[in-house]
Amino acid sequence: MKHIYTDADTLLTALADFVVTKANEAIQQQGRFSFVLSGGSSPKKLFELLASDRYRKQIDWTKVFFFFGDERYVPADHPDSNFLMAKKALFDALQISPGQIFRMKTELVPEEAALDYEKDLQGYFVNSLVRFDLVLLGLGDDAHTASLFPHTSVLQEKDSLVKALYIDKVKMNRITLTAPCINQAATIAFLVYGPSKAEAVQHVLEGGQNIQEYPAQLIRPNGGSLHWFLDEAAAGRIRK
Ligand SMILES: O=C(O)[C@H](O)[C@@H](O)[C@H](O)[C@H](O)COP(=O)(O)O
Repeated sequence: MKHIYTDADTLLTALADFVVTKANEAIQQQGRFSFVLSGGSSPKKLFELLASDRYRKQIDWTKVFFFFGDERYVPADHPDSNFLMAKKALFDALQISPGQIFRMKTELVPEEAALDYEKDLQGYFVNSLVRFDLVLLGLGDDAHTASLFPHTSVLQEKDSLVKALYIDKVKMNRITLTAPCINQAATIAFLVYGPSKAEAVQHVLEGGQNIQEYPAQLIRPNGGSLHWFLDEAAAGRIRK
């Protein structure tokens, strides 16, 4: 389902309302809400909005558990860290307790960090299906999502939930949820805005199937729902 808005601010408000709805549904039904955060720059304003006076009282944040779709293999206090961005924009403002945050531990060697995270997921879901309530994803202008980059081995992954790999394009190791893990989610929401993303959005949503070139095409929920939250600039090349 596509949700298209005139500008980024309207889009972010609509997505914040969507997060509130999903969080309160999950908390009412199961007493907690598992929320996977995307990285990069796009979600920062969303996190700040959720932590604002307008939204902070709309969710019982003590019942929200935070995960990451991917992480750059840098220390947790490095400016490129997705965890650090979320900590500054969301966790600190809402005084989220550390026990509610599942960080990808980049102090471990990459492969161990991936295995450690997979254990964390299986512990949270008590060894049943790892089925996040909401996964937030971004989209690169090369149509990658999380750290599922074009022409990388992780695109073929069928079994693992989390993988570590060196991404030549960005010259760094990344830890990422795999497509099978993401696709088990109850709800998946892409947040994409700005004209630089328009071509990638068109390829992913309307181009021929080419997962190696456009990895975000891998994201197809198994029984859950898929939502694209776009501004008109990012949606500029697709049929409305
Ligand atoms: O760690 C990351 O960089 C993200 O997880 C990545 O998948 C991001 O969502 C896209 O690259 C879009 O990034 P921007 O929002 O910065 O354009």
